[in-house]
Amino acid sequence: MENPQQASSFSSLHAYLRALSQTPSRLARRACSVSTSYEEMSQARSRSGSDMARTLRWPDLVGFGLGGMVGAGVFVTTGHAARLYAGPAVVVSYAIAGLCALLSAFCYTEFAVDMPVAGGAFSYLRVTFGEFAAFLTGANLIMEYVTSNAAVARSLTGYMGATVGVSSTSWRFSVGWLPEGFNEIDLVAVGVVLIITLTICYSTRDSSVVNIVLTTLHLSFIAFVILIGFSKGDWKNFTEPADPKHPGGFSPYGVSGVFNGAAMVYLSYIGYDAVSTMAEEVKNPVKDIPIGVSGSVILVTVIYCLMAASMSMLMPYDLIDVDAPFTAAFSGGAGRRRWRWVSNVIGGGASFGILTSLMVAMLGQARYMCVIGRSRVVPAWFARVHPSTSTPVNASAFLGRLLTLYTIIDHFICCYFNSYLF
Ligand SMILES: NC(=[NH2+])NCCC[C@H](N)C(=O)O
Repeated sequence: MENPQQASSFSSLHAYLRALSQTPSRLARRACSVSTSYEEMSQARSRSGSDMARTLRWPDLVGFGLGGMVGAGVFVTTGHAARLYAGPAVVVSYAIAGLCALLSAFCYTEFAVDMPVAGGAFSYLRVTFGEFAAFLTGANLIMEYVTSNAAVARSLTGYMGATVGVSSTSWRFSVGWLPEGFNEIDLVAVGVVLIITLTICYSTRDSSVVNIVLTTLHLSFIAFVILIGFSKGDWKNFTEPADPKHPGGFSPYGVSGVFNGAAMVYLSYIGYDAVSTMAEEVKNPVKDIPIGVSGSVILVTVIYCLMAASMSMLMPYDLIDVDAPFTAAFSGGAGRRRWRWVSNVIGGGASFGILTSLMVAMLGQARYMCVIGRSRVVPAWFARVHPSTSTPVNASAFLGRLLTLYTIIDHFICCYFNSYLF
């Protein structure tokens, strides 16, 4: 463990150069040095100046879990997994992926209850495997959050366009002097990222209220899709393909198909880890965190299984449109034209989902950065918690601006992510 009296390496240029010249010896000394839960919760935490406010209860955490996990992913991966791998047994794929997410959520829960600090996986690794493992994980997490958030923000424009029946290209404009492939400016995405940044800097409690409202709206869209699926669908689609030459039965590609499907739909569960970064802001960690983290994964598993079942009932698996499974299930096919408006409904639901998963991920990334700042791996400036808002404003605002930049220029990477993820 580093000496707490020692000045930060970032306090002056001189200190930085001295630290740089000591890199080999510092690395050897610190790479495997572990801190303790007590140090993380006292000494390290005091480097933030003020404390984060303990304003959240378990309903807020369940809201963050649902909001963070249920985005647009389920509207896309369900089709891929059902058509290409699992067939109607995609329901089982969702259950398996949910179980895996739950086991991981139990680990997060146990750590977060034992050590309710904002650093999530970064802090847990610091007390188990030491600073180097924590640094590698923290750096990867921040990169993963910022790049995937930029892709998620840009995908919002497409879904909002679908909601009102307008092509999203009309909401983007090209800047002539920027290189081709990097010149598509997405103003909607940039505006949304800035508004969310302001909200999370202003108050965690108010962010939770916004998240609960948007998540409730999103879930009502999802409930609607499930109900329509169950009322208009046909049970025989669970076992009979449209083309008798295709493999039939509930699980046409066997056990391996079901597990491949589970690997594909796991994306839809990403987001629960961000909830554990709120541990420092909950009123009663011992009760609120287990219900919040594990409870939200259980709820999401049930919702996803019902959605997968509803889609499997709507049409035979071999007719599913891989790119827009739910929209096509409702609006495609002869005699179903009257359901075309459902694609607007799905666009609306997905838009709310994208907003909440973006907000939860942005809350999470700021808390990771704040705690990395406390460890002095990055300047302690990132660790500052504002005395009046009780939020990590420096980390939130810095990553918000970085994300804005990515969202503006990273058309190429975002397109890649979008095609890969969504
Ligand atoms: N903001 C993010 N990085 N979100 C990634 C999470 C994706 C989310 N589970 C979904 O299915 O849409």
